[in-house]
Amino acid sequence: MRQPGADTVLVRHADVGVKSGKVQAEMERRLRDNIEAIVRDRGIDAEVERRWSRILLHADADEIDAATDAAADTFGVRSASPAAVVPPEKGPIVDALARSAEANADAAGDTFAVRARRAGNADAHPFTSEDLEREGGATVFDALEDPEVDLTDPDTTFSVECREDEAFVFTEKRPGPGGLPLGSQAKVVALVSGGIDSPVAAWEVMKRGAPIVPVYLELGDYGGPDHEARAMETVRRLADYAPNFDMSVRKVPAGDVMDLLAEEVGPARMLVYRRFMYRVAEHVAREADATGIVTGEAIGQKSSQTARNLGATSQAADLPIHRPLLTMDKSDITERARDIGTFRDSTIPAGCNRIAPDYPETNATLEIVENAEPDDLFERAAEAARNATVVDI
Ligand SMILES: Nc1ncnc2c1ncn2[C@@H]1O[C@H](COP(=O)(O)OP(=O)(O)OP(=O)(O)O)[C@@H](O)[C@H]1O
Repeated sequence: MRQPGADTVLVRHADVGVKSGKVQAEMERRLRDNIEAIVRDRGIDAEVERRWSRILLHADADEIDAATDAAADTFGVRSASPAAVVPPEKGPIVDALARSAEANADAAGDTFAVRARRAGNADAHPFTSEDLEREGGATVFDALEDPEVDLTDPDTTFSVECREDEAFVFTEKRPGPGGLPLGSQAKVVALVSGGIDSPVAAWEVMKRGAPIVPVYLELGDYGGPDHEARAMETVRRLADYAPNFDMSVRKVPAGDVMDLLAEEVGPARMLVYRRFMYRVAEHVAREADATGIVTGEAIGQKSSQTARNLGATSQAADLPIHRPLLTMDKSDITERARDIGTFRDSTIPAGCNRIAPDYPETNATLEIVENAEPDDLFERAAEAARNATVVDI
């Protein structure tokens, strides 16, 4: 959909709107800063302004599409519309609707509606929203070929948002991720292995406003350079959503422990590995002032992730372990990975040795896992966390 004369992006926020006044103002400021950071990171020449409960981006016509995309990629944004700004009077508004109908005559589909909304002072205009919809509707009807009005589920909606000083006319609402502005919550450690799931899990908590401290366990023969490159690339994709945040990765040496587990631990090996991993993540979290641990696990997706095994392994950490994908099907996770842009890097072949045992434990208790693991597992985790290196992204 094209909006002739569009020079402004109208940005609507998501859950920011359900907050109390003071919290909302603070979140809107943060959202504005985050949109600006993405706009700058992409080299778009747009001015970002916070006005009423909206954020506006002002850009030249040739950058308006890129500016809309930037806003629609920012956590906390519900939708973004490239809009033409006209005086808040019936004539100019109806004319703008006509121009937009003409420009989209081919792409408009079969049915349409005009929706108008007035915001702010109700006495500011000598017309009602219904007047705009009626007159705008008649004009759009004339401009389209063989159109049909459908007020319930139209193919195209020509919209007007009329404020006291100006009116915005638009035909497109590009959906954003929703959620809350990044940085409005405390940090969490994200265990990112670079597979399909863990980057999606990290993205989900970022969407709810929590910056991540990415942690990658370097697994020696059970990982390798391609495995590591995959993890780093997926974090780079996540960093595109957070150019004003530190996304450097804590790389933790875990090859020796993996060798030991492969030699000494049988069916519970993957569960012992999980306990080691959570424990490492907890040490990093304490050092980085993060308040939880995020993983890409989902109930029953792998033998190590049966409901009982998750129960037994989670007890290795005192901090909460967040599993945003807990109830999701793999096909939905994969679709989300494609949408957010991490799928391609996640599927680079990693070519590493298999660590999983042939007959894995699926019904573990804490006692079973504790009996199977080396006595000094947690000391090893503390040491591995201390030896972490920081990889810039
Ligand atoms: N080497 C690693 N570094 C960091 N985190 C890891 C690593 N291996 C596993 N994890 C974490 O444990 C979770 C479950 O591990 P699992 O073995 O199922 O992951 P995977 O199949 O390698 O990758 P993914 O879950 O990302 O698809 C991952 O989602 C991730 O959060």
